[in-house]
Amino acid sequence: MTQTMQRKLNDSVVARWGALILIALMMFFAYMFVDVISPISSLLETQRGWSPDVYGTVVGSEYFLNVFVLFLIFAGIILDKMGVRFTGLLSAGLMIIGAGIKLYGISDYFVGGGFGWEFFNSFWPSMPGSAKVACIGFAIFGCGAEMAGVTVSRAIARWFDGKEMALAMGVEMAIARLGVTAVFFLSPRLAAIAPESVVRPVAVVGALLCIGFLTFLVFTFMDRKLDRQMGNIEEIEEDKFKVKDLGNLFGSKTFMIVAFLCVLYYSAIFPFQKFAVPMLQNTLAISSQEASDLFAWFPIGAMILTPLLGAFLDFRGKGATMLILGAILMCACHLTFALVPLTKPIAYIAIILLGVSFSLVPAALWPSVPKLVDGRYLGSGYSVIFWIQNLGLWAFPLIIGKTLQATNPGVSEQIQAGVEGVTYNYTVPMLVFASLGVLAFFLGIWLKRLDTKNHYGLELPNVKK
Ligand SMILES: C[C@H](N)C(=O)N[C@@H](CCCCN)C(=O)O
Repeated sequence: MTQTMQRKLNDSVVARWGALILIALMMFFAYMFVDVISPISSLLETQRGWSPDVYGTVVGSEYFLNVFVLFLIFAGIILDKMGVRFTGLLSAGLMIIGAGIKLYGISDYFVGGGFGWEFFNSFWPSMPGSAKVACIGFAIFGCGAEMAGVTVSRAIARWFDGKEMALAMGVEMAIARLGVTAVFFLSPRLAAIAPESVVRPVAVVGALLCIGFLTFLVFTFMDRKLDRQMGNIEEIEEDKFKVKDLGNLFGSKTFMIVAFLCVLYYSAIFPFQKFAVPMLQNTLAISSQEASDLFAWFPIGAMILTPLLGAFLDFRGKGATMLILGAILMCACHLTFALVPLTKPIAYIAIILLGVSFSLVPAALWPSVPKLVDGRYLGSGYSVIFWIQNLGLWAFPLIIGKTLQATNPGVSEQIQAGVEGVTYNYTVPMLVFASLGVLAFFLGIWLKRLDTKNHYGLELPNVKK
């Protein structure tokens, strides 16, 4: 390897943080779209006939192609072979196409008997045609969103190698959380403008995805320049990804523990995010807007703390310990929702503490991956973790939707028939989420033990002095 003293673009603080903001903006809009219907699920039940079971199927569909068509695995291979610029633009394009199809599915034109309505209502009668088309759109969107997540992590790992990498990943996630906060605030308000409609929020946030495409396009010019500079000092041939590297990933015990910890933890977070507003609405007997505003504190907490904890990891380390603490907190919060008679102050405290947990785990987990995986196939490393994680993100909305319906017989039928004052009881679904925290905690302990024994450096700082 030929070493030169050439100063690269990512050696400039302004350039590397500028690049980070550009790619994070794409994720900001992506995360807005991911949760655009979460605060309006009750309205979808009355306007489109989506029971909790149907709603769970739609929100889980985001991950269907990633998991069952192995799209995420291909995404990692595409990323390692084609690079971040091509893969990022492809992801942004897929997100826009998927969002357009989802919008069509719930549109008044389609449900009023538009093109395809008859066909999509001719099979699987328990699933409305609008939900089926929304599933197709959301599954395509999900391919783009998850591929973008992997691409962004890969890009940050390269731009911030040996620098403030965990802080940068923390800032990127904080910007994504800001997107979630914004959509929990915006979506119910957009829907409430007369005439009340579930279509408006999806249309507005879908259009915002185009801005994300443009910001990533600008980033590609910067990345091309960095690539040219790095080409001078790196052995390109050495960097080629080989399919057998996937075997190394699946064969690594530590890597698989991280992947399983990830699926257990995130399955109790993102699927919960889809059910949190109706859970708070039903349990506290408040409006969906009030519940949505309360829940918005969850991503706000995570947004403030994730970069700070990222910086802590950069300079102090303690990654494995942070994962364990995050799992304990998550479990305690879900048990509170399940078992403690809920009042607004208790709900606020639990939501904020859940936000703290959601800072500890992501801030520690993602920057730890480059410590376990060779940079040559880091893209595939992130993809495999995302793939395993997506299995949980697909399954748990379904499991929770079905559990909710099964433990509340007849409630959905009464709500759709317009009966007033009927509510769901969320105890069992919340216990399911809490149990995932217990398992994640034990995996965290195991990971820390292995780290002590094998010296992976998970407890060590990232910044090299
Ligand atoms: C849902 C997605 N697969 C995911 O895991 N997102 C993480 C962040 C991933 C790494 C950042 N580019 C999250 O905490 O949002």
